[in-house]
Amino acid sequence: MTEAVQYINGQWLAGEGEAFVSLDPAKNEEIWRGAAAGAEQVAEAIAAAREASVPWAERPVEERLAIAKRYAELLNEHKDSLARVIARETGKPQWETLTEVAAMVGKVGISEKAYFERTGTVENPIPGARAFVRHKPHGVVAVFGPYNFPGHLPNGHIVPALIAGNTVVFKPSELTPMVAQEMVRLWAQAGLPAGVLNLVQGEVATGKALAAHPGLDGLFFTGSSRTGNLLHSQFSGQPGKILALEMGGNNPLVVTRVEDVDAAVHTIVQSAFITSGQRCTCSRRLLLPKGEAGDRLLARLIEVTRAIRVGRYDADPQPFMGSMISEKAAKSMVAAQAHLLALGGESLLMLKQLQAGTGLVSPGIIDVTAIGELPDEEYFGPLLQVIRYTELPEALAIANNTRYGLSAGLLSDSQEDWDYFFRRIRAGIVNWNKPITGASSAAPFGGIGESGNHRASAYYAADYCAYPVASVEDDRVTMPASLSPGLQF
Ligand SMILES: NC(=O)C1=CN([C@@H]2O[C@H](COP(=O)(O)OP(=O)(O)OC[C@H]3O[C@@H](n4cnc5c(N)ncnc54)[C@H](O)[C@@H]3O)[C@@H](O)[C@H]2O)C=CC1
Ligand SMILES: O=C(O)CCC(=O)N[C@@H](CCC(=O)O)C(=O)O
Repeated sequence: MTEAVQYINGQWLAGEGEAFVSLDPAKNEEIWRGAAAGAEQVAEAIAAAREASVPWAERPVEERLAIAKRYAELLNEHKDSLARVIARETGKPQWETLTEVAAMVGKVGISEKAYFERTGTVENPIPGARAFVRHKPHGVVAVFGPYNFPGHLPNGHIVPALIAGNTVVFKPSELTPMVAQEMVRLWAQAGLPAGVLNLVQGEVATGKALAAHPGLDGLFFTGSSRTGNLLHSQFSGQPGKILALEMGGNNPLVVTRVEDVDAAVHTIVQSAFITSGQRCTCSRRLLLPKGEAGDRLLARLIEVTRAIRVGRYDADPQPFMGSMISEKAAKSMVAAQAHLLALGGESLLMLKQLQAGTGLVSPGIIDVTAIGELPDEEYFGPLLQVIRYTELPEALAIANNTRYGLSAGLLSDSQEDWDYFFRRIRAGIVNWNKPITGASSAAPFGGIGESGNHRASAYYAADYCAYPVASVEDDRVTMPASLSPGLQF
């Protein structure tokens, strides 16, 4: 195994750990093969990041920004090829992966603005001195990425971390190593000095070696609540290290009174089935009023969902839903549906694996109103659970009955309902008559409960990439106008 898939101290190196492969989940083909970074290589990456840390932090921010902007230009120049790599490795349709690359490009300008606005320098005049608030980078940080946005989401940590002057060791999802490699190649091409960004590829063992290394000053994670919780336990008792966790959700979408049924159905479909349901913001639970209006909307939702085109990422015409990340993920959704049916759910549209060996599945809708103890689980795929309710307060109680709190939405023509909903709902992203997916990078992005640890990302990522330093300064040391009692000069 000689493939140079690790990037440590400016060198592409072969891994020294276990071999692993990446599959095209829509075609069931191996598209990448490499060996994981061993624990020693992880340590070398951290040592390289440490070595590069002070020179990088001491460069003027304008120089760091110039490299980030060159990286954004390169992303733009390579947008078609990068979008194709993301599509091949994740199964997401190409129309969608092009939007992922566009978000990666946009991240640089947004992070520049956030850096100066949220962590810039402020001078406050005070009598006989000057008071400053400035910000400094933490040092060496690890970035962990998920598979569903293998470019955009780690990029959302890496870009602000580097602009703020941190150095980074990046551990991508083992399901998307090729995307990570392409990203890091573009950073290197943009002129990033050796050691500033290091890539350690591998499965869980590599992640564990990185997260457990005492040389880290911080860890920025986007992924499942299960892993995030493990990291949280692992970091307990280490208050000096910054930990930013972006995790899953069991996101509710509540419908009250809507005139335009098709518009509501479109918003539900965009919320529940985009990216084959593999967004942390996707709606998992749809709360519909009992009665004729709810029945009508549900019937139309089933009709439209049944007609959703599912297919390969490169199909022409393009599908709305591509493959899930793997056959394993597809089968886990079939199993989740079977579990909910066994608990008393009623299938309204069966989620089905469409082709053996692939992650291609059709979207499913299941009425779970009759289930007494509905599992509070994030089923990370295109399965929408419908719950019928009578009054809005009941819907709010159901919506908030989750350990998570990432995104939530209301579809309603009533301002009064929205005011009530906004006051009561507990989530970090709360939308009205808009999809609950597709959050803006120009806003904070994070959730409460088990969805995060109050370190919102996107626009607020600047906050966890630097710490504030308060200073009171004068050019010379001088005697005060009056002395404290008991002092004599
Ligand atoms: N809140 C947010 O911003 C987002 C959250 N997600 C969540 O991510 C999940 C899907 O992504 P996955 O890749 O399956 O997440 P995951 O938690 O399985 O993996 C994320 C990363 O952690 C690493 N890892 C796994 N176990 C580890 C361990 N014990 N120690 C150290 N590292 C470990 C993986 O190798 C990978 O690099 C969903 O639950 C989704 O809701 C996804 C996107 C956005
Ligand atoms: O991080 C940002 O720049 C904004 C957050 C974002 O892009 N969210 C996306 C994807 C998150 C996910 O569900 O995996 C979204 O809200 O659709």
